[in-house]
Amino acid sequence: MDKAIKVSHVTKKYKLYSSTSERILDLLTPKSYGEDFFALANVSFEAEKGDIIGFVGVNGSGKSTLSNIISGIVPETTGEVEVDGQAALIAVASGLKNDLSGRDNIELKCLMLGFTRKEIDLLEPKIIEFSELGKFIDQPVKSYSSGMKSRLGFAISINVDPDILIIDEALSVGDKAFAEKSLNKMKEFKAQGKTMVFVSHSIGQMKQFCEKILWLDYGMVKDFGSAEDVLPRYEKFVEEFKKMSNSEKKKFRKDALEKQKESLSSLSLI
Ligand SMILES: Nc1ncnc2c1ncn2[C@@H]1O[C@H](COP(=O)(O)OP(=O)(O)OP(=O)(O)O)[C@@H](O)[C@H]1O
Repeated sequence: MDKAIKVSHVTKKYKLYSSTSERILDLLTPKSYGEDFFALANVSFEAEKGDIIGFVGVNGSGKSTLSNIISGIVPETTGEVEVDGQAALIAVASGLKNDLSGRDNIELKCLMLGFTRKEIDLLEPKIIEFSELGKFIDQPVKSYSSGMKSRLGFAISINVDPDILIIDEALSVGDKAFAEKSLNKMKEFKAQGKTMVFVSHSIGQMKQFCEKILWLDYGMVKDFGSAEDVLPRYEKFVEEFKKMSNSEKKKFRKDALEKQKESLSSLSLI
């Protein structure tokens, strides 16, 4: 494939239930219960090899859902996702098994990625050193703070040398020194011409890193283009959004959901 990532008309539908009994009835009876909710609605974009793309959007706009789909952690409901090579996701809650120790998580992840025992023996010390977890590496992950989980996730993902690196808010929970070290590692990654997707609420980090920006709004693509063009528009929107009264926000939401409906019906999904 000539592109690094190709996302075509991707939709992710969740069901929202008002109670546990509604959820159980939906599972056990032929009648459908609950309300359909589209976290992503007809999302399309392409990343060239070597692109550094930032995903922006207010809370709940679908950034993590899209990152998880691209990483293969969550399946899309409809549409198509093509990824050229191995994508690794770094997110605070991504893929770590809570009952296993940090060391066992490293081994499991490497085995799942197809590394041999010999390769794992070489990689493991590097990952442990990068994580700075010291003796905690042999403690179960459920005893880790979110910063420690993020450090372990970061250390694994960056050291297994993936073709595409997806970083979802992982830099926001660690301490400053670790964030700096991670940013430097990402710069190395960038210098090698690899593809990166970066999700962050920090516009400063986006400016520092990303060449292109995908702006999501209510699960739809609001804008996609150069960071130079899109970030100022997004920044302006965030300022305006913050100033909106509750009724203005309600109207904004209603209009967005109306647009979502149009887009979904154009795909004959509703
Ligand atoms: N498993 C799930 N079941 C139901 N709804 C979900 C599920 N996962 C995510 N959602 C919903 O999908 C929408 C998009 O969530 P997502 O986490 O992708 O947004 P986000 O842009 O990453 O938000 P944030 O900036 O707050 O991290 C949200 O409304 C969220 O509540």
